[in-house]
Amino acid sequence: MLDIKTYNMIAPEGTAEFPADKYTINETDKPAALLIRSQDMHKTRFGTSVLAIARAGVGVNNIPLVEANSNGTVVFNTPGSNANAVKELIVAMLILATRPVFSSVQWAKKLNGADVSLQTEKGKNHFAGTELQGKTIGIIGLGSVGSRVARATADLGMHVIGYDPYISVEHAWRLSNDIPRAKDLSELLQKSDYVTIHIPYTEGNKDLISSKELAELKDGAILLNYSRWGIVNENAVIDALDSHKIAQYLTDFSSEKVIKHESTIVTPHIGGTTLEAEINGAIMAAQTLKKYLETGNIVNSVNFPAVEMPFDSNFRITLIHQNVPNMVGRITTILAKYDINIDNMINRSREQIAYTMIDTDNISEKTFNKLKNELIEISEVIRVREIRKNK
Ligand SMILES: NC(=O)C1=CN([C@@H]2O[C@H](COP(=O)(O)OP(=O)(O)OC[C@H]3O[C@@H](n4cnc5c(N)ncnc54)[C@H](O)[C@@H]3O)[C@@H](O)[C@H]2O)C=CC1
Ligand SMILES: O=C(O)C(=O)COP(=O)(O)O
Repeated sequence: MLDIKTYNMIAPEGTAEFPADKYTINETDKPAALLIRSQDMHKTRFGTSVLAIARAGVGVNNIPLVEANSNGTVVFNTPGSNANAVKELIVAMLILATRPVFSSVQWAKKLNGADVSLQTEKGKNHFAGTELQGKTIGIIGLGSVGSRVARATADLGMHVIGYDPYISVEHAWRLSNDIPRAKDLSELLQKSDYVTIHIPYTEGNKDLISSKELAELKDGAILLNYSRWGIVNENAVIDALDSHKIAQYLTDFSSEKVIKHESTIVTPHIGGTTLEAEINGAIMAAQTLKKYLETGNIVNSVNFPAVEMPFDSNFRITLIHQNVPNMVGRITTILAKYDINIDNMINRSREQIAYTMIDTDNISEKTFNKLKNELIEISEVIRVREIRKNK
């Protein structure tokens, strides 16, 4: 039995992917894997029993990847699972930034009497808004969310300009040829009435939008951050609002200062919080974990290489090791000592980490344990695992 520990609200459709004859959920203190959302794993220790962590969602800045690597823990996310949910919220927030929906509703709620309809007709002049059509929106990051926001806002009649120097081939294909790309961030900032950010939080993206970048925006521009706290420098954005350099800041990431400011609209990190996105993410994360636990194959990992090999033999040995020369030679030399005949083998690497899978015929538990002890003695080997077919 393998135990899966969950954190946060994981849709039951996800945990239902783990059959009860092979898995338990939240039953031991030595789980084989974790299924999480935004749980801060920098503060939540995970032990060496944890073979994998699946993040139902996209951002993985809540997971210590260096520690995961040295522990031999594969970290997965679920690309695109909640992108439509974020896109729809962005459309809503753009409209809320432009039309006085909240204030007009609050005003109308207070009306009394038989002539409320007359009162609304008289009062509506106080609630004139502006339109999105014809305005320019700059989209920083053209991945799963950004590319969808580009399409949706172009459909609203906005002029769209994008910036993503690291765009993947897959996302570039999804993006319409009509969407012009800024040559650099400055060009995007200078041309946009609205700027929306859809990039991961990384060391390199910390404070990407700070005083210098805010100064480049058009006067009265509107900034949206549905990516992460820390990508926009909070003090700089408050200064830009106070000086009326920018008109509004809309964000999913709060602090008291930001919430209390009169020119902000703060949502409580609900970008990916729809029934559909939660189910998508939980199922995708669970399926990815199951695949890894049952076959060793790796898809959608953020710290390990993608590795897939059909599991046609009876026994599979997986090794996580440092990416240094001659590891395969050293590993196969030890296997040869045990007279193990290799049916199939794959070795892939990503930065400092490498992963090797070796398929062979059944090996007894006793022989495998001896073999494992010898393999783990190679100082660069981090983890050795056995997978028996259909177990
Ligand atoms: N508010 C919420 O609930 C949610 C927030 N997010 C946040 O949004 C981020 C983006 O999500 P996805 O689009 O699904 O991820 P994605 O990985 O599909 O796309 C991110 C894009 O950002 C680009 N990028 C990275 N650094 C950049 C930079 N400095 N300038 C311009 N482009 C840059 C990458 O090349 C990539 O194309 C996530 O990492 C997460 O932090 C995602 C989903 C829900
Ligand atoms: O997918 C992401 O990056 C998100 O920010 C969504 O976070 P959540 O799963 O709603 O806690």
